Amino acid sequence: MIEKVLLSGYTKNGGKGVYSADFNSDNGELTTPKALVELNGPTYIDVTNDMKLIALAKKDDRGGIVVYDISGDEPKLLDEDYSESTSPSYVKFDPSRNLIFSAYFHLSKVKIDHLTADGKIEHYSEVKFEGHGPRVEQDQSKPHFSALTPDGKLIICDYGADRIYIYDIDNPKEPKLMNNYIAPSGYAPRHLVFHPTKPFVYVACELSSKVLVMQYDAETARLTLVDEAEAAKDEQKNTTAAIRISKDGKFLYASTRGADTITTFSVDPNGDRIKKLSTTATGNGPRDFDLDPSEKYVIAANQDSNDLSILKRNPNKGILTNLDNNVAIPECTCVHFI
Ligand SMILES: O=C1O[C@H](COP(=O)(O)O)[C@@H](O)[C@H](O)[C@H]1O
Repeated sequence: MIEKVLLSGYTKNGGKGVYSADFNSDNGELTTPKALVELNGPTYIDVTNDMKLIALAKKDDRGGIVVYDISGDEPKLLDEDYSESTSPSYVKFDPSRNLIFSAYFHLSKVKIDHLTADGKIEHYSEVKFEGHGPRVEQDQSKPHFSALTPDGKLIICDYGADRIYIYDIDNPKEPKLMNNYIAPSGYAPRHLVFHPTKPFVYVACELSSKVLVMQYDAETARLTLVDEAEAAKDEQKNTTAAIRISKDGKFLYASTRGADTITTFSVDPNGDRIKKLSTTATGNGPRDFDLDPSEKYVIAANQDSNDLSILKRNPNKGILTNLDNNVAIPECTCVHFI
């Protein structure tokens, strides 16, 4: 089966922006990534069901988001909004309400925009944050991630202030804060993933290299810490980055830069406990990774070794094996199967 994968990242050292490649999930082979849309620093992207690419990007000394139609032979620019002093660090599309959430790590805020049917960006609202944490990197609020809870609330990881915020966005022009979870001091919650069926969420904490397991109460939007495990040793060089869960909810994966590994955890059938099973070496700086749609493989974006690792996944045991057939791509930070 041939699966299309988009890859994007920095453009400081040879990277061109957003690339596309074909992945063969029968044999684990990936074609050489080809530049699809040339942009300045699209470190994160999302794609709508009708094949609109949403990317964060910079232009001159401004930053924001852009929308391209990538359904045809040639990508077509639909809209761009470079109204901020720098780009966000993360973008997520909400297909049920056509909303775009962008987390401005460097500007301590998350913006909510509406994507019109013809691909125009319509600004709705923004939420601003304050605070800081004990570590030198946590000098101010730094929202690193914004996405949806399974019941459609906006959830935000604030790396700088050790917080996780949950907003009611029934009226996305006026988000209402429902809960504000205080993570352990200095952990720097970066990204999170929900269990596919159980009310639990797993949070990758960049500066402690820990994974937190939290129960999510949809009624009150309350998060309760129920378990914690180590993705890698809590050492200065280690920064845990991306987190994914298998569709059956049995295995959880977290990447750590510095250690340069993806750690596999088994998830208890209730979803409330995780257990480290193994760590698998990647290339240098695995900032992002994803399971391919067949879940037989994982592709990791090694930002610092300028390549992708392809890992074979055992669907029953969850364990990953690095196939040692890396594919070159400069400064890649995002892997997105479509
Ligand atoms: O994961 C990380 O992300 C932040 C934000 O990235 P940016 O490209 O938007 O600045 C980055 O500053 C940090 O070094 C990195 O570990």
